[in-house]
Amino acid sequence: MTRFHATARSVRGRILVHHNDPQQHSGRFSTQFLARSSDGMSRVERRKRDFFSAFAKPQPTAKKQKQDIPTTTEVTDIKDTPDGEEESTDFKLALLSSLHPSLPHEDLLELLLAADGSVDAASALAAKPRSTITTQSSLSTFLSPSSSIVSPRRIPFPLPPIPKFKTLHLSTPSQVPFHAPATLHASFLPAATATQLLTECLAEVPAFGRYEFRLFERNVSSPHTAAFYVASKEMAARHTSRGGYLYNGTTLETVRLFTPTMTAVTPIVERLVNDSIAERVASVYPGGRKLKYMLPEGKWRVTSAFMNCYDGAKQSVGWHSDQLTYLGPRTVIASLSLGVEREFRLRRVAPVTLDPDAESPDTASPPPGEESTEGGQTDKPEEEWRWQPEGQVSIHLPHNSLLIMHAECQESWKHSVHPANNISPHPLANNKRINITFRCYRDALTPDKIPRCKCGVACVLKAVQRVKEKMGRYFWGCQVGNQWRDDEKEEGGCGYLLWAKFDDDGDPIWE
Ligand SMILES: O=C(O)CCC(=O)C(=O)O
Ligand SMILES: [Fe+2]
Repeated sequence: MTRFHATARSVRGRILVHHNDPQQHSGRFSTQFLARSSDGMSRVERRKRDFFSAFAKPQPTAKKQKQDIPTTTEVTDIKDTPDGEEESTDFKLALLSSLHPSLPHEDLLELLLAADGSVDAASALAAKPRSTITTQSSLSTFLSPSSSIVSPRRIPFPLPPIPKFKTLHLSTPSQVPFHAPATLHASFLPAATATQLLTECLAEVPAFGRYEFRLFERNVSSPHTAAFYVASKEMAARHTSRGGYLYNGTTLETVRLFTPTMTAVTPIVERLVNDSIAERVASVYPGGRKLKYMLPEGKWRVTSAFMNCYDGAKQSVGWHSDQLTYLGPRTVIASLSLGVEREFRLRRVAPVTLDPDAESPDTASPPPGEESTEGGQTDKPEEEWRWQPEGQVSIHLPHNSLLIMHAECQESWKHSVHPANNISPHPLANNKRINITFRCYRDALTPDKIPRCKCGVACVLKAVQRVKEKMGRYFWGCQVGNQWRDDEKEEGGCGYLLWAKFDDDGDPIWE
């Protein structure tokens, strides 16, 4: 098998799955909570009033005491301020918990998120009888596709946190953007085209190799196989004549040209991705503007792809973000799944800014006329960032589905393909899942332009994900330490680090 040095770092994360007790909720709830009593208050409103009076400190005057009993409007208003939102959420959770004592805290938080912070709506959802609860929790057990709460709701930006230790299983495409910076498009290709593409891809698999790299002073090979593809002869020429594409410090050995059906579907992928980006810019990102460093609208083109094969339930890929070296910042990646359905997991690993002016992963471009060329140069104090350990989203990816990882994905989140306990064989692929990640490499980031470290090797481009004071910044770093090595020589690498700068469209500014 070919050795295939590449990007995946299988850092093992602790993966905890929350199991619901199916007996716990069945048929025990009614929709009485919203019914009004003789004092004109719903059960939720009365419970709110009782809560606030229980917590209210004794006040010196009757007038002051009256002011301390908030009305429903005041409670809703609290959520507009970042500080207030935390208090308000705790309060709302306590309130929900008192109304639904047998529901786990995490489920209530999920419902509150799904109901856009409305206690009434969350309570009504919790009261719905749920007959099809499985061993893992999923919003779909609470929400019917026709739910009036989900469809008109605006996708929050940035996304609210996923409760720690929680795995939120999503299988309905419409749920995905509410919990991860991604969109899922089911039945993406005409069925016959998907079959043809899968057939071609399966014939490619014997040429695949494992990712081999060095991690924590040990050689590691990936638990699945892959190959690198380029869409054109021009891209192939860049590989042979301009220094070549590197992963983990080593030139990729296996570079293949797109198969005929990969080429045929490329315009379909491009159209959907550009449409999906345009829709996201208009309806999700602040001010209806693209995020800083994103490509100008309509410019996303397929230049290359990685094709991955997961042969059997246990093959997987560990938690990682894709290296940005040739993609640049704020890249969008379109990931097509064929064959066996597997779970794709996403977990936020970077803080979210609370400061609308911070140049953060989740910050929009400045309004026209106020652009800066000082890409990622703002060192923001720690307190302006929200960080908390978060749970994960698990997206079930069926045959012929396209998952678009949007512009926040690589900077702020990590992804993985989780080993499965069992799989349903696919009629054509048997136990295999084929995945093609279509990518848009930037012309301004060809192999010959990438800065070299003191070892003389082209660097890797990464986003700062952990150091709060440096959030929003990118750096070129030495990747020699990640090279697989057969000999016992000392750990390599020169520790080279160069801060990267980009213009507002994400093209590099070299100094
Ligand atoms: O197989 C997948 O869905 C993900 C593959 C992936 O993360 C990658 O190629 O970088
Ligand atoms: Fe990846």
